[in-house]
Amino acid sequence: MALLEAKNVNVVYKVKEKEIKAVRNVSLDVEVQDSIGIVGESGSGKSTLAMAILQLLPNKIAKTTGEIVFDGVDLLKISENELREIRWKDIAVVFQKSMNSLSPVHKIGYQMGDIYRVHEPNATDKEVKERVLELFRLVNLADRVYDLYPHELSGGMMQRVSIALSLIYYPRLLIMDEATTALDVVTQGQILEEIMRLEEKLHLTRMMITHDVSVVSSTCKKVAVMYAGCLLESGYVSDVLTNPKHPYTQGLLSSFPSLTGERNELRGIPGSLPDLSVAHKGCVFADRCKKATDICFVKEPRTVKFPNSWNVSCHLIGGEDCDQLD
Ligand SMILES: Nc1ncnc2c1ncn2[C@@H]1O[C@H](COP(=O)(O)OP(=O)(O)OP(=O)(O)O)[C@@H](O)[C@H]1O
Repeated sequence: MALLEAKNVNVVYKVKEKEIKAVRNVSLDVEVQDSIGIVGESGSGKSTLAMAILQLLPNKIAKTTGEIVFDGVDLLKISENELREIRWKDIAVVFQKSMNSLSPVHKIGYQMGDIYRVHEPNATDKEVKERVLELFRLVNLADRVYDLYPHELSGGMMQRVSIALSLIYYPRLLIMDEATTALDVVTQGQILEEIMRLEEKLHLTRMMITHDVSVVSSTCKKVAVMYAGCLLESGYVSDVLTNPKHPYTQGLLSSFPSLTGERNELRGIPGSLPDLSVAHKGCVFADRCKKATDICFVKEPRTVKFPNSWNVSCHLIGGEDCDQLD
């Protein structure tokens, strides 16, 4: 059984008179100990999907429908109290600037201890400190960080503290939303390597939200490609990023330096994301797709399933009316 199953998830933001369809009909399975990268350009709905999984979107501005089943429980059907039990303990998240939520006037160790006590109210001071230091070691932080204030940390140390905090209850699913994007490549590489080691040790399942395909290719087993709120292609990194089937994935990959070291010309994808508040017909990518044919503008593509959990939503791939693209 999958640890997380998203079925036909839709998220609509209500802004003034407009309805922005930020996530559209997304279905995705995440198995235990998977590491899955959610990639796509800015505004494609990656963070919204993560926030929907965590049920952190305020009801007033966003409506989520479909099913988000975590360990057999549909997160859209349970109470806020039940969700609070699951968040952090079972599903934790690290954002790009998670540290901003810490108080600037208290030392790191003290604040982490406080957070640990939320679910472990009976822990002694000694146990709490031991747990915090154990987490520091897991993410390669020196013990002295315990007595530092947030402003005394470098960017890399801050993100390590954020990751340590997210792991405080040893969650089963860790969502990293651009968690290392702002760091220099060396620090980013070190932290990602540590995360991969932790995964083995703690049997973590990781969902990694990023616009950086190379991060996914080097740290994830699976990948899901989003565009304008839709999931266009998903499967194993070794399939999807080596031999992409969807024209959007192909375009995304040719906008990045080669993952295998060959020197290829970099090409962007001309055009921009469609207006998500306007109803569209056909495939969301059709307007920018060099290979689009008539059907792409009038009919929404269905998801075509290939062996090895490889799913592609494109009329041109094994679709009813067209030939294979590749
Ligand atoms: N609070 C909000 N209110 C209204 N619209 C929003 C809100 N948050 C996001 N959106 C819209 O939803 C769409 C998806 O945004 P989202 O942040 O999920 O994309 P993303 O792929 O994570 O982008 P980025 O990489 O830039 O964070 C965008 O059109 C965005 O403008």
